[in-house]
Amino acid sequence: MLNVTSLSKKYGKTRVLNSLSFMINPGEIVGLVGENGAGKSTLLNILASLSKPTSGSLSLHSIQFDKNIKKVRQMIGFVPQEIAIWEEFTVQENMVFFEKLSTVNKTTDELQQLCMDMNLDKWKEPVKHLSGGMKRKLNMAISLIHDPELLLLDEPTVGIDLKSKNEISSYLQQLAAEKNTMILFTSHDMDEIINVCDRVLCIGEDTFYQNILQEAGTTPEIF
Ligand SMILES: Nc1ncnc2c1ncn2[C@@H]1O[C@H](COP(=O)(O)OP(=O)(O)OP(=O)(O)O)[C@@H](O)[C@H]1O
Repeated sequence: MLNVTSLSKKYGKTRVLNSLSFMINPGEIVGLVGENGAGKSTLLNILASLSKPTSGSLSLHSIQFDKNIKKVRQMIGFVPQEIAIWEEFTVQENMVFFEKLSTVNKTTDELQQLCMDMNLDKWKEPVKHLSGGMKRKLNMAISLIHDPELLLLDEPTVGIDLKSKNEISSYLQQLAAEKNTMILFTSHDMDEIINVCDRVLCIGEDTFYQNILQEAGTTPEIF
């Protein structure tokens, strides 16, 4: 379980996150929504342990982030908005490269299967020949190499076609159901949020998303 307690973040004198408390249970998919600048990426960066909160505490499966950050990092997969893969390498070379950097050993077949699970069948293709949606799928496959317990995704489906979007959504649901992975993802697509998520967290001042969700019969947790 991920436990977030009274989490706040300030940049200088500007408060971005104000005393957030929530938890995510194993197997749950949680959406994170809010207007531009509401603090979604800030929150994901803190959960990915790339940035520190100003105050508050975080634990993953009862391990406090500030007590054993190395152990916590091994349990987290993070897909940031920017795609971070080697353009000149093939899909296979990228997967093998990131497997070597990870803490687990996976066979080439297992790595290829991870890509196939997402319908990414361009194993021998250089990344520079892939479409934006395929690159996003590869970025996601890389984040799953070490079998993370908590998967954090910053707008994983932005700018990709409906078919790829649906494939990624189905894959996330399968991952949560079969591997009990905790998933937190941001999206501005409320249909996707409503269809995929078990729960939704709403942050920021604007009630726009909150109203859309409520009209669609989803009750978000508001911060
Ligand atoms: N390193 C930083 N230093 C100062 N201010 C920052 C920093 N990073 C983010 N901010 C500010 O914090 C606020 C929240 O930014 P953040 O990127 O977390 O929002 P977001 O909800 O992810 O937005 P978007 O939907 O546009 O991606 C913004 O006002 C932003 O300008």
